[in-house]
Amino acid sequence: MKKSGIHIARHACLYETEPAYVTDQPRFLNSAVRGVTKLGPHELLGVLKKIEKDLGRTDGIRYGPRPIDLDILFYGKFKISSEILTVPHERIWERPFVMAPMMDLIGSSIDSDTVARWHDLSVHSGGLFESWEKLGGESLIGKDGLKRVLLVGNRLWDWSERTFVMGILNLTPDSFSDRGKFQSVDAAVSQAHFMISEGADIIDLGAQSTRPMAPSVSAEEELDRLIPVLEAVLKMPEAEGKLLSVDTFYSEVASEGVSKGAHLINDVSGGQLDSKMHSVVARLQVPYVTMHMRGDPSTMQNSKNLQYDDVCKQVGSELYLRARDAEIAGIPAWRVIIDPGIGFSKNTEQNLDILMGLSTIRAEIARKSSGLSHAPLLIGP
Ligand SMILES: Nc1ncnc2c1ncn2[C@@H]1O[C@H](COP(=O)(O)OP(=O)(O)OP(=O)(O)O)[C@@H](O)[C@H]1O
Ligand SMILES: Nc1nc2c(c(=O)[nH]1)N=C(CO)CN2
Repeated sequence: MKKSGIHIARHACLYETEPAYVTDQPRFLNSAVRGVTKLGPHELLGVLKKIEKDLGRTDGIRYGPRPIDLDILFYGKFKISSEILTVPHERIWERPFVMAPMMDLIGSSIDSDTVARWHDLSVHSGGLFESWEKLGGESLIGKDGLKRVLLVGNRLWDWSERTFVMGILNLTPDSFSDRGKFQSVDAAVSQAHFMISEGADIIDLGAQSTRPMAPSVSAEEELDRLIPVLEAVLKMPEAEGKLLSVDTFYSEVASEGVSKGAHLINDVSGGQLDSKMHSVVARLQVPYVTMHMRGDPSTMQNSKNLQYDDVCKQVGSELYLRARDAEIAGIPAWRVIIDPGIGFSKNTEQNLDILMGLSTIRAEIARKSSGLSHAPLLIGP
């Protein structure tokens, strides 16, 4: 898209949807993006048609299977009606698979003239909110016809099915939870066996302790600790179908970890400790856990970083900014997992407030982006 002069600024979630119109065909993946372009509307249509063609779209049956279908839903504040282009797209209102991602792109409050205009252009007097509610709204999500999914490797993961468990495997000599017991590859592998037998869905490999005041470790040293264990765990037959994440704030470790087979990156710094992290993860095209922390592990518990007026609201708005930075660097919202960071820049009372206030955190994010507010949430000590 960028090469064609279309700069994507916002992404919706990714939806696996039941086929509409022609029902006897495989499921679709649907999403929506919001972007900026200097292309006029008809030029944009031409560019989208070319991208469709380059991705293998050929003339097939109307509403039948296709590798890609790019439609223009809105174009700024304009209403367009020509022989080859109608904007807003005529069938937005009848399609849950369009309305659901559309709603992700706008916040729960109308915060710009353009979005106000989109509401005005809706066929319902109550704007897009009413159109979405008329179709069924949020109650449609998670049912068979419309599921939010995360693309991991070549699998579609419906994280809303149940709670998934992440087992933490610390490969550090100075971890305070397991005191460096798993530094040898054999010991780490047997702990991974144990965690899987106990029901872990994700194994998180961390080669740097992030406890308060832990001495920092270089990317090289992290890689020396991580890679042999990562390779060994990936070879375990029981690890088949499980996800392996790498806990790091170094882009170099993220890049090497994914090239060796890790499925996702877990970054406690939310991209704040390595300026290349977001762009590297964007290129790797893997899910990215962005966590809330202020400062770094050596400063996160100082009194300034523990200062909150309303911890849930502030964690929500600061986490939104981290996810937003990631999105601007090219990590789409549909690959972001959010983590409020229990124990990171929080005291005991604040940790408890967060545990009780997860819906406030999501609501705070939703004020800016419904898409990001629906991201899967990772939580743990
Ligand atoms: N807003 C729009 N976005 C994309 N195409 C549009 C739009 N309005 C009109 N068209 C016209 O519709 C024609 C058919 O589009 P397309 O091949 O995407 O159809 P479809 O995928 O079968 O159906 P739909 O677009 O309803 O999902 C395009 O060649 C284009 O000229
Ligand atoms: N679920 C779903 N069904 C469809 C879709 C689509 O994008 N998603 N597109 C169609 C042709 O435009 C026909 N049917």
